[in-house]
Amino acid sequence: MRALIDAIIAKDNPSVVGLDPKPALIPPILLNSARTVRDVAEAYFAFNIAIIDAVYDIVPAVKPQIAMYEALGPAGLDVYVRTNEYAQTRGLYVLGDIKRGDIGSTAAAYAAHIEGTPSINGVGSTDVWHEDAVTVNPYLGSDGILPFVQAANNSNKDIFVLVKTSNPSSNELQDLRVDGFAHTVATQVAELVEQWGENSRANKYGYSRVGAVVGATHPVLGAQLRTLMPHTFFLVPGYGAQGGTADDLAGLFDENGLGALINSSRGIIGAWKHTDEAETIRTELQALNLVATSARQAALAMKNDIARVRA
Ligand SMILES: O=c1ccn([C@@H]2O[C@H](COP(=O)(O)O)[C@@H](O)[C@H]2O)c(=O)[nH]1
Repeated sequence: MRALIDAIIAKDNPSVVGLDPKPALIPPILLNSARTVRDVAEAYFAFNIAIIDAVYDIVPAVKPQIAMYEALGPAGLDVYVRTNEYAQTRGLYVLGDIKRGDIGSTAAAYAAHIEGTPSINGVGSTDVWHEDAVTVNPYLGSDGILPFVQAANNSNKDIFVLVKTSNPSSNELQDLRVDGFAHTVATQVAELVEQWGENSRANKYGYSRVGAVVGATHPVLGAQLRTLMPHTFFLVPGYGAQGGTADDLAGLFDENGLGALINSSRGIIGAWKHTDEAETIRTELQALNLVATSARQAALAMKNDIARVRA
């Protein structure tokens, strides 16, 4: 987690821009001439580049949501990878929201996302995905997670395990009482996350390579999880479009104002839609400029909003 925390401190900003493109978030003029799925994917790429160029000097990280790219098939995945690569060249930490999890042998294959492709016949391992961290799903238990932990240790990268998600029905499973009512499923996973990270805390910040996803939409539980997980950095979705506010974030930071990275996707990349100029776009260049200036403004507003509640 050291690279992420260094970047947060350097930019004095614990927020991440979610790169979740979809047709409804792209100015129509950028899609007008698209005739193939690849054309749509290339429009996503141009949109992403405009946003990255607009925010790279004020935010530490981006979080591309792979689902948006997978929806376009191979052309979309190609754009996912090129977006990641471009963001890294701009000095951004790339957190791939891929939410993988499976039995151990399959999880080991998914872990190539951060460890690189397998070496075969002298063909060395290659970092094809250009991610500095990925999100993982703990539903299968330790054998689904440990291959990712090992891959993170081997490659000096990070993972974020779903602990308490931001969506309304997260309570159906995550709030169930277990262990003689001493725990909920979420707090049980929280304990496991601390254990999974035990061997990777030896950095100046004391946070391990194993982070947790904790939704901004559960502020009371979020503050309890901060206490339960002192060595675990939080990725916090749910701010903005899902209703989470800065006040909901206060309990998620540690006493140094670190410990949490707050995500906003639609709130930043869709900010252009809420401007007066959105109605008057005439050219692709105008559209990309409006996307860029609105995203930057929204990212700065988010930074200032969070600064109010950061210790
Ligand atoms: O609990 C979770 C885990 C992941 N997400 C993802 O974060 C973004 C949120 O987008 P917004 O537009 O800011 O609502 C999206 O990629 C989700 O898949 C989450 O929301 N909650």
